Amino acid sequence: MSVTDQAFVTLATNDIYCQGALVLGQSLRRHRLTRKLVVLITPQVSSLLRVILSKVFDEVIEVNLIDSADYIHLAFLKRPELGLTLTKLHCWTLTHYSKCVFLDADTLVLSNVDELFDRGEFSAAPDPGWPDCFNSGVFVFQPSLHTHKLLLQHAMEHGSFDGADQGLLNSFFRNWSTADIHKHLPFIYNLSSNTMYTYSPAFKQFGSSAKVVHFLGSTKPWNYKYNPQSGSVLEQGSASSSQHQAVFLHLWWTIYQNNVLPLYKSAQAGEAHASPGHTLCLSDVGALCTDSVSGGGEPCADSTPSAGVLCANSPLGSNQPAQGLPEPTQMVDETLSLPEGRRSEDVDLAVSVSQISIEEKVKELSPEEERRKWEEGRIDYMGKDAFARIQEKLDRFLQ
Ligand SMILES: O=c1ccn([C@@H]2O[C@H](COP(=O)(O)OP(=O)(O)O[C@H]3O[C@H](CO)[C@@H](O)[C@H](O)[C@H]3O)[C@@H](O)[C@H]2O)c(=O)[nH]1
Ligand SMILES: [Mn+2]
Repeated sequence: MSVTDQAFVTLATNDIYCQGALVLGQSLRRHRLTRKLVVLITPQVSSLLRVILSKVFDEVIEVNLIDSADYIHLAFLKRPELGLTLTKLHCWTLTHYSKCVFLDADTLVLSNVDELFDRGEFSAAPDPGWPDCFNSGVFVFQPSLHTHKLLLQHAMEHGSFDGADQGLLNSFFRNWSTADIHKHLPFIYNLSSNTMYTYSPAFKQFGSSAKVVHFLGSTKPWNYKYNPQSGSVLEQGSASSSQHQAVFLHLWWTIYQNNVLPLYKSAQAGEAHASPGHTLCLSDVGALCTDSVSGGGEPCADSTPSAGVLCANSPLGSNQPAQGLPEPTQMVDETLSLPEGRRSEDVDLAVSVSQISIEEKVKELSPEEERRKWEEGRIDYMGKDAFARIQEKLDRFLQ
């Protein structure tokens, strides 16, 4: 049964978070999707990512705070730190849906969660850090311009006690923890992947019924690297994962490899026929390597990974080729990387036999590009265009 006036909604304000949104969207599609899929984006999202998102999501909706109604504009100018927060609140403007479930772009759905639509506004699961507050990574809401306006007014008048949407939503829906137990979603609908170990017997007892995992916190799945051959997630810098978290990270990366990477390939090849949810099959790295080695188009002479590829599969931390196999000389990383033309615009997506990594590109804009961004209203309030930075520049100039 398909319900067209209800939707799962997520948000991605840049190409990096788009990677999370894509994995989330594909994870929802894996479990008998009966609702629409919507992603809210902001102007920063590149055109390539928009094309790719449109293959997974039924609707890719750009929200632009600056162009919105006056009351948003005002709130935004007075309280630039509320920028991202206000973006999430845009989900209340999706009034062509009667009810929606919002999911952060860093969540992953493990099974069908249609029963969430039986709940009313405002339903959410407790925050693991302060269970009298809800976590705003998964919530059920009812789009309404009236509610949206009240939320923005609330933001303007009271700000947010954590400077972000979770604080704001908790003070707006402040009787959540006491008024109606039906609005308390069970923790399995928003299982924080990195904090559950504080009560490990509970995780042992209930963890297997988890339905939505949330990679809450500063280290996201896309901050790790992945070895597609061994299926291991490589730790990055100080990031380390425990055993349970590793299972979810592995799942995230498997979906990324099998259901997201192929979309890049087809988008780059201009294969516009892919309908939402349709994924082209490029799940084996062998195909990736063949394609880039041959320049594309040529079928793989041997679709099973060559000895060289198998060598690249050696366990992490070991650079030794596997016993009895030749040195992986012909299979060095650069031959297997996605060709230049297959790179996303604002993310550095490096795909090789032994490693997939997603990194943010640090782009230096030319002064003309900077000016155009300003004129288009794409102002980096939190970063280099923040008032404090501008003040610094003025001070330097005046000295
Ligand atoms: O640069 C960004 C940052 C965030 N988001 C979106 O906003 C969500 C929330 O940000 P996230 O980095 O996931 O925050 P959390 O680590 O989950 O931290 C908590 O705190 C946030 C701020 O209150 C809440 O939004 C989260 O739901 C809550 O779990 C993301 O999932 C995205 O959908 C972007 O699109 N771009
Ligand atoms: Mn989150």
